[in-house]
This record gives sequence, C-alpha cells and structure tokens, in this order.
Amino acid sequence: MHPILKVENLSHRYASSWAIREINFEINDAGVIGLLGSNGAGKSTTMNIICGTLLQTEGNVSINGLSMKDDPIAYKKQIGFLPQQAPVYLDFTVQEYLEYAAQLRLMDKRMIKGAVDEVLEKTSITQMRNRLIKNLSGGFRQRVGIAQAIINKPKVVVLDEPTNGLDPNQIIEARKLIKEIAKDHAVLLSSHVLSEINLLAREIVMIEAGQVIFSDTLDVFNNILQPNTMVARMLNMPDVDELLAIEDVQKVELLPDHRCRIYFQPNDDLAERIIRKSLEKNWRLTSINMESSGMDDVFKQLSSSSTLQ
Ligand SMILES: Nc1ncnc2c1ncn2[C@@H]1O[C@H](COP(=O)(O)OP(=O)(O)OP(=O)(O)O)[C@@H](O)[C@H]1O
Repeated sequence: MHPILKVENLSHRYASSWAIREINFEINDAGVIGLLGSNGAGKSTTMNIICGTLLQTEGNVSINGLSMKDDPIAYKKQIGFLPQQAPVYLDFTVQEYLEYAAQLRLMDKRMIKGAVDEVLEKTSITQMRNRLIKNLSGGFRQRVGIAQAIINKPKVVVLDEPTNGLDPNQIIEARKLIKEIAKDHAVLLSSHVLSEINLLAREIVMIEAGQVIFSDTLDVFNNILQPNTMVARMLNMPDVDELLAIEDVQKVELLPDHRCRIYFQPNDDLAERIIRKSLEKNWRLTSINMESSGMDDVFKQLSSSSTLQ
C-alpha cells in the first residue's frame, strides 16, 4: 500500500544556494498535516514542487505511488492547490471561474456542471455563484480559492497560508471549512501561525533553513518540552532557601499574591514532596500548577537547533 503523498530526498537550488535540502515525509491518511516554518524556511518551495509548479533539482514526489516525474499529467490530476494569493480572475463570476478551473484540470466535460454544484455547496457559496469575483469579500474569495482546489476531488489538497489576510470572523469560517474538507482529503497546510496548526493539524512537518527538523503528531510536538516549572501559592511562604533545599528544585522566583515559581529538573514526584513538606512545616499550600511549554517554545527550541550545512 502506497502512502497518499510521499516526498523523498527533495532538494532545490535557486541559482547557487540551496533553498531546501533532502526533505522527506509521508502522508498516509486524510486530515490536516501542518507544514510549519518561519519566513524563508522553504515551505513555498516545497509546496510548489509538490504541486508541480516548480521542478526540483533532486528527489521525488509521488501520490499513491504515482510519481510526478514519470507521469506529470496523471499526478497533477490528484492534487489541488491554493497558493498564498488565490488564483482567481476578478472579472469572472464564481461559476464561470470554477468551470474554467475544472477545464484546466482536464475534467470530463460531462462531469463539470455537477462538480461545480457540489463544490459550491461544500464551500457554502452557492448563493454567490452568479456574482463577479471582484465584488466578493476576502473571506468569500478565499472560499472560491478552496473550491477550485477541490473541484476534481484530488487526493491531496495543498493550502499555502490560507487564512492570511482574513479578518477574525473570516478566519474562524475558513478554519471550519478546512476541517470539513480534511474529512475526505489529505490537506497539507502551511502556516507560521502556531495556534492555527494547533487547532487544525493532527501531524506536523516542521522545516527550518531548508531541512525537516520535526515530523510527527501534534501530541508529540506539544510534549517535546516536559513541564519544568510550577507555580505554588502558599499563605505562609517559606524562605527561598528552604525551597531550594528540596531535592531537584533549581531556582525559585517570588511572585505577587503569596505565589512563587519553582524551576525544577524533569521529575515525577516533586509536587507530591512539596505538598508533604508544606503540611509538615505549615506553609499553607493552597494551589500548585505545572507549567508546560507552549508551541512557541517548542518552535523556538527546534528552530534554534537547526542550521543548513
Ligand atoms: N525564485 C527564487 N530565487 C532565488 N531564491 C529564492 C527564490 N524563491 C525563494 N528563494 C529563497 O529560498 C529560500 C526558501 O524560500 P521559500 O519561499 O520556499 O520559504 P517560505 O518558508 O515559503 O517563506 P515565506 O513564509 O516567507 O513564504 C529563501 O531563502 C528564499 O529567499
């Protein structure tokens, strides 16, 4: 059984410098796969190669075992792409544009009408079908962009920063639509907004300086950094030295409202030991909360540990 999308040893050089180097990853199921990376990391280069709009210097991409190099036309029929700027023609109506997009994908003429009706319905823009695209809001234009990407029911849908430039309500609607589409398609979605990936993706591929520095599930991504601080509230706050004397406590920071932040070596039973000590010494502990690192910390940690040779 072939993966839905397989990216193998993909490298690309613009003029003299490598933009990406030996990128490898696979998509094996429907759902959203987040392609994360800071500006210039190599996301668009990777996506453009996957979508067949840029020819790689080295490596291979295939969908269901069908290699882009061996059969580019059959390969491209299996992929839908929404680039950062939706490729819409402003003087077309929504319907005209979607029919045109279907023709470009070499769809059977008899299937086009039904396919247009279906994607209009799926992206909730049926009522806009006769409007000129130039008269649509940014949110609706983006829906038209997503509609053209799925018109021929491709196996893989590639969305390059699809919520960029939308207002907060439009972002919520676009995310709902992406989740819906990801029920039946493998969606590769690029973003540098970590919270967006956290909401949508089940797996993450993170690229930095042209190389994959992380590829695994969202849960693994979020658990890379163990909690290493806790905030305790004690009505009879002890001296800092007393806390530092507890094994595994590395540093203590006093906070307002009878609280302190305790930095510690990753450890399973420190909270329990602090609770016991508090009872013994009457520190009157009222709460204790672990603080775990968020996506931003993981991102910074993984980014800073990568350099392209
Ligand atoms: N046409 C080009 N010619 C030369 N260098 C390029 C070209 N396109 C991209 N690059 C370089 O390749 C590297 C990767 O760029 P790419 O656009 O793939 O990154 P990105 O992760 O998509 O960034 P962004 O989020 O800013 O779009 C960057 O160093 C960029 O300057």
